[in-house]
Amino acid sequence: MSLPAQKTKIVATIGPASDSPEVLERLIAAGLSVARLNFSHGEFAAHAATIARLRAAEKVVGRPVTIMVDLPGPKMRLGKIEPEPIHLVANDRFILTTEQLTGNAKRVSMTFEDLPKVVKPGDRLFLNDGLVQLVVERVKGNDVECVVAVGGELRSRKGLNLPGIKLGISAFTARDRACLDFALEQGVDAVSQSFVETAADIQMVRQAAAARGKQPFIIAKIERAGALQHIEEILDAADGIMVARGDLGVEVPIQQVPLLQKQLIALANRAGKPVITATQMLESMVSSRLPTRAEAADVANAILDGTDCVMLSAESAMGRYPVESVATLASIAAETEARRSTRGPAAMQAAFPAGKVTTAAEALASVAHHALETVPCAAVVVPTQSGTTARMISRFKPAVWVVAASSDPSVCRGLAFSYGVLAIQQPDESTDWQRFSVDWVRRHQLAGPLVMLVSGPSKSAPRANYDLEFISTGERAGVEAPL
Ligand SMILES: Nc1ncnc2c1ncn2[C@@H]1O[C@H](COP(=O)(O)OP(=O)(O)OP(=O)(O)O)[C@@H](O)[C@H]1O
Ligand SMILES: CC(=O)C(=O)O
Ligand SMILES: [K+]
Ligand SMILES: [Mg+2]
Repeated sequence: MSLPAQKTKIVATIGPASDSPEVLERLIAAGLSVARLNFSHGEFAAHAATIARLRAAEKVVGRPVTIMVDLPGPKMRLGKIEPEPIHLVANDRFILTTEQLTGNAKRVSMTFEDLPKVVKPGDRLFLNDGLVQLVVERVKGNDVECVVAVGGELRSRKGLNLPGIKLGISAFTARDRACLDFALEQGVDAVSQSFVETAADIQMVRQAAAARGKQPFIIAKIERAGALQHIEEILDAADGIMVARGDLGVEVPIQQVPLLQKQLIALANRAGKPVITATQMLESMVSSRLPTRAEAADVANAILDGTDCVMLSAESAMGRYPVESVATLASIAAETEARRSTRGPAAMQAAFPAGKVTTAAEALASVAHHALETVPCAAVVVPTQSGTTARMISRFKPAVWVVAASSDPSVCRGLAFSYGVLAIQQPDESTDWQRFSVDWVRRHQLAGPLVMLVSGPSKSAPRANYDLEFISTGERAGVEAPL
């Protein structure tokens, strides 16, 4: 399979519209890097079948796909509604109850037992990402009686937000633990934790996985106001973050979301951790073959901000055009990348004036980045144990591929989230890296007289120097020739 035309990584939620072998293969061929399984929906058995089909599809297409399970977190959801959808009309009465029942247009159950205890008359409740709004009139036993403030359509399992109300529960719930156990048994590569508020929420996920002997790549979903206060510690604890604009746009005023997105991307870039921009990127493509101009601009702007990944939700999970949606992201990304500044995202330019690096990996990445501006390299090859050096280079969004070679398959799977990084599983001790670099560039027929090899200490050579070499890609490797 040839190299993708875009370096931005594409994450797509797999659901009823996309879980057949045929569609999965087409998604991968169109540029999918990470398949997201939302464990807030669907049965374990169905997810297990999807995972098996994804593993088969990546082999058929010949491109790896990282599988990320999105844990439900403490998101409050409506129970079952039948028949659905129901339509709520402004000023109507509507009851949320903690009793188990099949919901209708008057009364629907809620997954959060304590709801009647934490709300009071006058509180505003947001349903379905804020599309429907209720105001609490009175609490009576298990029932929260409301008046519809903003009407609209509701379906089973839609979310409920109570911005600013303390729920007294941690992000990693008992249900999340069960989902995590199942996901790890299935051998998934990554998990995303919803409604993270502090670093401790991520540490709980990491410890629970470690207790099972697993080290998944862990993404912290930033979708709650409290997370913004603890963003530095969350970035430190997590392997990457997601700007989860769906809930974020209800939990904080929606007009703050665009600049928060830019700030979160800049902070993640600076920390050398990948960032996913998510939700409604191509929302109109749920039912339309083409995106709106505003959506095309949103995708391009997220890329210019410095996002590593763009994500599809309903577009690929339940929309009419899942493959077209991935192809649309891919083509907007390829076009935007070709014209972006070679100096990297603006926030990175400002963050790293000369001499501000603090670690050896950062220093090496900074030198690599500056060298790429003047030296015509076909690619950058980085033998890497943990993936850190590759991620440090990736955050400058270089114009050429960063080939990260690691002996650890889980490190390779984690690098699927990083912009412009292609991970290859390769043993360190037995590899001649100069030869490997030249072979890789030739095999992919990439233009450029040189390939950059960036190396540092490794398990087999713990005392090796940090090093940056330029290797000729010409037939007469090692012989001085004009560039
Ligand atoms: N595995 C699945 N089975 C059935 N429907 C699904 C599945 N995954 C997603 N969907 C449908 O696609 C919609 C969009 O997916 P998405 O992952 O954005 O869910 P969400 O509930 O809106 O958000 P989140 O849980 O991320 O806050 C869901 O609301 C659901 O209707
Ligand atoms: C993806 C997600 O959870 C959100 O946007 O809220
Ligand atoms: K979820
Ligand atoms: Mg969410």
